[in-house]
Amino acid sequence: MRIFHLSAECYPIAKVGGLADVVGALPKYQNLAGLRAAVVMPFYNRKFVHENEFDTVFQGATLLGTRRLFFEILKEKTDKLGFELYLVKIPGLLDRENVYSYPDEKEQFIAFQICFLDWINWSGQTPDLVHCHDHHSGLVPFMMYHSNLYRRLAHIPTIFTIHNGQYHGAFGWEKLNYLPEIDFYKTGLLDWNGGINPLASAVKCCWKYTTVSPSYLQELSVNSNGLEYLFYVERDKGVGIINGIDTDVWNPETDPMLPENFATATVTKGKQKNKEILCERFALSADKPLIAFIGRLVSEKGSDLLPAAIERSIKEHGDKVNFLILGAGETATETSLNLLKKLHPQNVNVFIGYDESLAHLIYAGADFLLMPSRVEPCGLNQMYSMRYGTMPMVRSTGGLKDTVIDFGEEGGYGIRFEEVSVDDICVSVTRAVVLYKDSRKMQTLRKRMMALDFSWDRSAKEYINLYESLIPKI
Ligand SMILES: Nc1ncnc2c1ncn2[C@@H]1O[C@H](COP(=O)(O)OP(=O)(O)O[C@H]2O[C@H](CO)[C@@H](O)[C@H](O)[C@H]2O)[C@@H](O)[C@H]1O
Repeated sequence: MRIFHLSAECYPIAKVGGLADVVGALPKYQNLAGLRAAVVMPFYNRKFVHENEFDTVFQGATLLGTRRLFFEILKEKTDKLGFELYLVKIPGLLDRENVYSYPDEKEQFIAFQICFLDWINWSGQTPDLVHCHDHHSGLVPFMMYHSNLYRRLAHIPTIFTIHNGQYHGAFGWEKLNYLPEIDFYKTGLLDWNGGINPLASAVKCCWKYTTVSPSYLQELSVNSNGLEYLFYVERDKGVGIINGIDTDVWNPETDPMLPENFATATVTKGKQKNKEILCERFALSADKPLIAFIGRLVSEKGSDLLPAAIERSIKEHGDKVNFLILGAGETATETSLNLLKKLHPQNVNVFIGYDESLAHLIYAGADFLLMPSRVEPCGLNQMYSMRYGTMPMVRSTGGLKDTVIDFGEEGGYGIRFEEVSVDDICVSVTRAVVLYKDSRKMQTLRKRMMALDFSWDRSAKEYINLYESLIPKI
């Protein structure tokens, strides 16, 4: 079965968030299960492309409105990532360093999708299925089924996976001429709320859409940034499949980014050593419970509540708890966190920025990982933290609800709270501080969470079953 995954991000080539982790792992596990799954993504001028060799497998020219674009499809020579990797390179448009936030971002991603379709169309390829991820590849189903240019591809099933339903990639009708010729009466399939909405169009046109957890599938029809009614109407097309984690990359026994590797049997000693190194780096005491946060500092993640919740927790518990934050995002939150660090240097430290190896060290060295998310389609951080024996403190939403059981319940191992509020965060901090004193119980719970299986094997199979249900049997 030949599958193309289309994505703006893929680990380790270019990562901004969890999308990269999933697209860098799922195809690998699908290939191990006997598929031929490849990843197609834009070319970014980054370390990976300079350190690896590529073949040019296709060269073409296409139109973006009246602009003629020359493009190349590059293939990584060795398939060393466990899947074939193809990069769409367009000089002047897709050859820059960053993944997002350029003023012509819409043009970049529309061109990416057109070049992919041109390539498979003109090179005569007929994949069994095309799997699109998030709005950056959301126009592919529409173009495959409704653009006269790609009629040859119109019978191929498409799946669209929603990693984040808050972002739609919408733009105005003035850019309609960027798309290859279509029948005018079909433009309603692109529309939502008076504009072209790639996420909405993908949900309307794909054969099936998936969400990255079953709970998130339910939540989209009550919270999806304006698409609630669409998700309600299209609910029969949706399937919730929880993400896995790449257990080769996220393995405390072998992780090269950890100063001290450890296994379940050595978790207490191993974590303590990592904690000491982490605390020394951030001038915090390793004797207190360390509560960490890793992620984008955006309202979706509830990070705007962190400054007030930390401030109040420090007042409530005096000197008995420490906090460490790694992330970047909204300026107001960054500023408040930096201020907090100045006010309480003994109890709080903050690293504003993106640092992959520091994230690994925090998963290994912290005692608790706080995720007060307003919206969490799946969440990978809680699974990474559990694999590293760090207890997640999560708000009951989306994938957090599907993966974390409160330690107060039978067989539980985490801390859960209901509301996105300073009050609820502070109550969970109190529970963490009290639990931390009971080192025996902490040890038992750490071992319990480390024994959980969040590997991709199960979820990769669920995707394969879904593919098989769509691909016509000959
Ligand atoms: N400053 C920083 N430095 C280093 N590493 C950092 C970092 N900020 C974030 N990360 C890393 O980025 C990843 C974030 O993954 P998430 O699943 O939490 O979030 P994201 O919201 O990006 O993904 C969306 O897609 C994923 C995948 O489907 C869903 O799990 C999720 O719910 C959805 O919002 C983790 O690997 C984390 O360690």
